[in-house]
This record gives sequence, C-alpha cells and structure tokens, in this order.
Amino acid sequence: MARKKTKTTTKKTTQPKKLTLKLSKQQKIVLGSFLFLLGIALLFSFISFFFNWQADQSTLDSLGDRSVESQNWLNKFGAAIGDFFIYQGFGVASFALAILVTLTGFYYFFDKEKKSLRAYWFWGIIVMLWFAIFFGFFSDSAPLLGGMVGFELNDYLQDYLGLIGTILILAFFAIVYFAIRLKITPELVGSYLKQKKQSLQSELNDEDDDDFSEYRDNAFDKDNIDLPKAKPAPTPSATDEKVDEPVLQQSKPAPSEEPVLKLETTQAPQEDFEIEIEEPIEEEELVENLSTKLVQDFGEFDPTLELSNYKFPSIDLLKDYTKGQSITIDQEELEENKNRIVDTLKNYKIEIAHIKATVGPTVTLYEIVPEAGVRISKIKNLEDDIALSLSALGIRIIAPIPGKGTIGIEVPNKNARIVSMRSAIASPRFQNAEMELPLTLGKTISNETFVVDLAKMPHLLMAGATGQGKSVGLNAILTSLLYKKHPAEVKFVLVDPKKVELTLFNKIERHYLAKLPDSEEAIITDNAKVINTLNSLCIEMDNRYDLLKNALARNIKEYNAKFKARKLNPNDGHKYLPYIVLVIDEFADLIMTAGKEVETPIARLAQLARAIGIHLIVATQRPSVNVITGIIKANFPARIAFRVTSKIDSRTILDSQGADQLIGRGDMLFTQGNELTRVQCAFVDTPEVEKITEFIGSQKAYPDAHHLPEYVGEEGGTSLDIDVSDRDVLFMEAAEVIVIAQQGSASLLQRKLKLGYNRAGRIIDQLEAAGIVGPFEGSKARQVLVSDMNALQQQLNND
Ligand SMILES: Nc1ncnc2c1ncn2[C@@H]1O[C@H](COP(=O)(O)OP(=O)(O)OP(=O)(O)O)[C@@H](O)[C@H]1O
Repeated sequence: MARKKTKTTTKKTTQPKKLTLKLSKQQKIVLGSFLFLLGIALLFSFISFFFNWQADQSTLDSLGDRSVESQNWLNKFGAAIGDFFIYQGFGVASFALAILVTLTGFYYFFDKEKKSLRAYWFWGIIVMLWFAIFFGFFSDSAPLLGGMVGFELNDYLQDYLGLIGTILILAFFAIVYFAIRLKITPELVGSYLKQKKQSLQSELNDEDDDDFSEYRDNAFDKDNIDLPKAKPAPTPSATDEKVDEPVLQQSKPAPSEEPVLKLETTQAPQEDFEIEIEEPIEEEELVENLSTKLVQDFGEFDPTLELSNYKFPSIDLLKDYTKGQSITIDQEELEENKNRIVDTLKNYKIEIAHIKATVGPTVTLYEIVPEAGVRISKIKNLEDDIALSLSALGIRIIAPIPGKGTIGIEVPNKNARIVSMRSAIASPRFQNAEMELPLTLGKTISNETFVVDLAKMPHLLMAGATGQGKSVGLNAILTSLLYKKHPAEVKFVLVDPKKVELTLFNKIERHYLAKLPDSEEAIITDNAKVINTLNSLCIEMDNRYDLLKNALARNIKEYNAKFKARKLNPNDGHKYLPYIVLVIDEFADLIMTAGKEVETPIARLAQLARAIGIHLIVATQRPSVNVITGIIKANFPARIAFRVTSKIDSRTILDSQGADQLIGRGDMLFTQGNELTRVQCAFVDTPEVEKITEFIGSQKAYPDAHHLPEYVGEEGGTSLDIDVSDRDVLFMEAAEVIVIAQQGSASLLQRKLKLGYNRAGRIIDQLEAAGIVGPFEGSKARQVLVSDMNALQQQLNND
C-alpha cells in the first residue's frame, strides 16, 4: 500500500496538469440520477424491442406522427432507441451499453471513485464488440443477435481473415479477457478441475460408507452437537480421502465442564496432494490518497488565485530605442580596425592566418587565428601596445577564446547602439525561458539576448564605478522579474541607502515587496533597519528550512510543487512560498557603517538560502577588499562588473582584469564562476520603470506588503531622546543589574544578560537617556546616577 502511494506521488508530480471537469456534489447527484434512469429506460426499451420490433417496424418511419402508437414499453422513444442500438447497432450486446450507463449513473450518484468505472467501460465496450462480431456469424438466421454493426464487422473481418481467421481473432480476445480482466490462468482452471474431481470421488466414497456420511451429517447437525454419545469415530481408512473436509470432533469433556466443540482438519496422507494457491485479490484503491482526491475535487492549488485578474505589464510600456533598426555594419570602420590589428601585430612579428569580425551592439570582436608557432602569451602581453595603436579605450584581449583556438580582440564601435529593454524582453529566449527567476541582462557580442536564471546563480554581486550603468542594470533585473513573475511568486526586499534609486518601486509595495511587519516604508533606506531586515530574513530562512524538512522536500521548487498538489496541509503551517529577492543597492555604505552586523547575516543567507528561495543581489560602487570581503566573495559565484577604474578593482570583483577596460554605459562582464561573457546591458530608463510600476500599482493588490517574520532582537534606537516605548525588552533587568553593581558598563550587561555587544551598548544609551547612568567617559565605566533599587523604582515611575 505504502509503495503504491509513493508510486502515485511520483506519477502525479511528473504528469502534466490534467484537465478535469469538476462537478459539485449536487451536480453529481443530478447527473448520476439522470444517467441511472436513462440506463433503466434503455434496458426497458431493449427488452421490449425484442418482443415488439416486428410490430413497431412500420411505426419507425412515422415517429413524428402523434397518432401512430408503438408497442414498445417506452413507446416511440423505446422503439427508436431499440432499433438504433439493437437492430442497427450491436444486437443483444447493446445491453452492455444500457448496463454501463446505469452503472455510471450509480457511480456519480454515490460519488464513487471513477477508476473502476473506467475499467468497466473499457472492458464493457470490448465485450460488446466481441459479442456483436460473434453473433454476426448468425446474422442470416437471427439478425437481431449481432445487429448491423456486428454483421458488418464480422463480414469485414471475414473478407480479410476468412472464417477461421475471424474465429481465431475472437478466441484470442476471449483469452485476453479471461486472462486480464477475470485473471483466470490455466493453473487456476487446473486446480479447479482437480478440486472438482476430488469432491466427486469423495462423494462416490460417501455412498460406499453410509456410516460415515451419517456420522458427518449428524456431526453437522446442530441438534446433535452437544450430544455426549457420539457415533464411533470414523476409521482412518474412511477419513483418508477427506483431506479438506473439516471434521467435527467432540473432545473429551472434563467431568464438570460443558462439552467443548473442536474444529479440526485431519491431515491424512494422500498421494497426489497438491497445494491450491489462491490468487491474491488486488484490492482496488478507492481514493488514491487524500491529496489526489483534493486535487480532483478542487484542482491544483493556484497561488495566483487571490490576484487572479492580475495583468502582466505589456511590452508597450517599454521604449524602443533602436526604432527597430538592426545593427549597421560600418565596412570602413571594420576594414580600418582590421588593418590596424594586422599591422600592429606584424610590428611584433606576429603573423595572422585568418581574421573574422563579429559586430555587437557596442563592441566588435575580431577573432584572430595566428600562424602556427605563435605563442598566445605573446599576444596577451602586447595588449596595451595593441590598444595604444588602435587608439581606442576598452580594448580587451581574450587569449585564447575559451573553447576555441582563436584569440579575440574586442574593439569598441564608433557608434555604440543602445540595447533597449524592450527588445530583450520581447526576445524568444526570454519569453520562452523555462527558468525559476529568469533575468535578461542585455545582448552578447554576437547579438544574442543574454538570459540567466537567478535561482541558479544563486546570488549576484554587482560592481562598477559610479555612472557606469549599475542602477540601470538593477532596474533591468527587476523589470525582467516583473515581466515574468506573478506577484504571488516573487517578493522583493529592497535596500536603497541612496534613497533615490529604487523609490519608484514603492508603487508596487502591496504587489511585490516584502517588509518587516512594523515598518512603514517598504523600501529600506535606514542602515539600522537593514540589520533587522537581514536578521528577519535569516529567521524566514530557518522557518522555510523547517517547512521543507517537514514536507520532505529538498528545495523550494519541490516544496511548492507538493503544496500545489495539495500534499501539504496548510493547518500544519504549510503555505505557498514565494521567492524572495533581496536587492542591496549600495553595499559599501552599509558595510562601512554596520560592519559585521551586516556581513554575518548576509554571509549566512548567501551560504544557506539557495535551497529555500531567497536570493541576494548586492551592488556596490567600491569593489574594494574591505567591502567585498573574502566571505562575501566566496558565497557569490555570479558577478557582474561594469566599468571600474582600476585593475585591482577588476580583480576584486572578477578575480581577473578586464572590467577596467570596459567602455561604460552598460558595457559589462558577467561570470558565473567560469568564463567571462561580455554583455551590453539592456537599457531601461526611469520613466519606463515608472510606467511599469504605475501599471502594476494601479491594479488590485494584496492588503499589505508581504510580511517578513518579526525580528525581536537587538533593536532600539541609538539617539539619546529614546522613547520609553522604544526601550529594549531587557531594559528593566539591565537597569537593575547596573544599579545593584553600581557600575555602568556595557560589558557587565553583556556578561550578566548574555547580550551581544551592540545590544548592550544600545541599552546603556537608553539607560543614559533615562538618567540612570552618566555620559560616556572614555575607557572608564559610566557613573551610575541612581543609588539603590528604591530610587530606581521612583525614577522609572516618573517616566
Ligand atoms: N545599458 C545602458 N545603455 C545605455 N546607456 C546606459 C546604460 N546604462 C547606463 N547608461 C547611461 O549611463 C548613465 C548612468 O547610469 P546609472 O545611473 O545606471 O549609473 P550608476 O552606475 O548606477 O551610477 P551611480 O552609482 O552613480 O548611481 C545613465 O543615465 C545612462 O545614460
């Protein structure tokens, strides 16, 4: 049973969604009773047809004439139906149809599992056809037996297979029916015959042995059961033959006891005694399991149901910067660059066998096949010289191009072309992307739309000097997700310390954003709040891991699939989990002010959050090692580098140079751990983002932004005019500790209350604001201004 269940489980998950006609209970009763009565009507008309068909023959042509009466029990209807199914149809076999319709009605009426009904129909139709064809042999003498269909099919078969062939075919199908449907095997038939033979033999013996039969009859006679005077026990020779006959024996009663009746089987030796194996009965599963039943009744869970009328933004909200123009190839420019490359390389005694150009939106790639014997490292070392002689910024030399034996020289085009977000979104590559979180970042050098899956990355680090296209890149990422994902499927947590870049997304707060329950703004601009949010995401992560563990799912995809298939009970805390994308626009700022407090939760999330659908996108202007620390870097294999100012910065972000040679304005390098891909980032301007967010924002939304778990940790403000309500929950205890010890130090609180340094520091600030401790005095502990517990109580009462 258990095996069967798991089998159905896997089947369910892999099967495409089935289109099922769902009926309510009432509709099933109505349909069921209709079919049931229709089946009965068919039965009546069929039966009656056999008696009256000749009489009714003439009435068939005048069915519309009310005055003409039919002999059929169901009058004209019965006559017509009988004629249609029996005479013109399948003959006697049509009864199968009437029975099937009745049975279907019965199944619907009592809302029974339809699996066995399907089997009835399948086999029923086969049996009907079989009999129709079989009776077709007798159509000359009894045309009603096989009907016209039976006759025609039989005739057809005989034309091709002859009489013997037709009989063989019918015999084959009869065997199929017996073997598969009735599960009758030759062994079963054999053992049945043997059993029959034995009982016949025993009967014969019985006649010879009247005494025994009398005894047996008596023994089975209820009235004789408690008779102490039993007939003499049968002789062994008499019982020899009765292997499987139970014999009732009277055990010797203890004097005071009531006689006890014992049922025993005598094990007499027999020569060809064979074991009879009963065929295991395969019990039909009425309800495969609860989830299948739920899915049958209500369909799969649809997370988008609450906003079922949600409309995705249309492509027209995006501007077409290229106006449909394709890339123009400037032959002159190409020729010029080629000559320069060839000449420059010649100066360094590098001969070229072949050169090929691929014109991209902003750069052209010249692929060079050097003459045999030229060392690749030689060309690589000449990078700066070649760049100088080509007098262009942003020459990048790829030696060799991974997977090819060629050397690439990327030269910026004189006239760069903008890659509009519109073209990237409209591309089939993006539209048909079967990814969890598809992002279209722009176009590669060979003009292919570059689409990647954020869920696979699983986190993304972005860096680039100011003004090189980072914010546009972030907008392109967010726009990609808005065009592909329903509000129920993805939530953004936006951190924007610059307070300007992401404000547009405020409009979609109740559709796509997630925030802490107590915060007013969905877009986080305050560094202190970032820490809380990050910690809250860690809690969310832990919660999700628990849910996944309970659901025996390995990742969010499996979990959500199970939830949709109604295999997880919402009463156990299960819910559909949207992906959460955390975007931090200016990471440097954050890490400088909050340090470890941000780094630790980010590293934790980056390490663990992949499976449970939390993905991080972290952008920074300053890709220096104290911002992008080793621990952060190790957990962000996917990186995007816009133009940076130095080779060192390039190395910090990409682990190789190259980003310093980009030309800016969205020119970027992408890596997911292995090779670098040069991509021209799709351009989406602020007014376009505004239009999209307005379009989404104007639609029906959820009552509030998606709530992250509450984080009750080291919170509280740092300013001195701290509100009483903002005090830490441990404020009272801390005050007592300080007053009793008469020592105003944070480390004392840390030890006594087992707090982190930051929280203890904030409580000290709150105590200072409440007038319990004095101001900060450098390395010395603060002065305690309250002398004892009574004074403390008074002071707090005054607050
Ligand atoms: N993909 C692109 N295609 C064309 N032009 C672009 C692209 N990306 C950026 N630009 C141009 O560069 C300008 C600056 O881009 P953006 O605001 O994204 O820079 P940034 O790196 O975010 O700068 P900052 O860090 O100072 O905010 C844009 O206003 C635009 O004119």
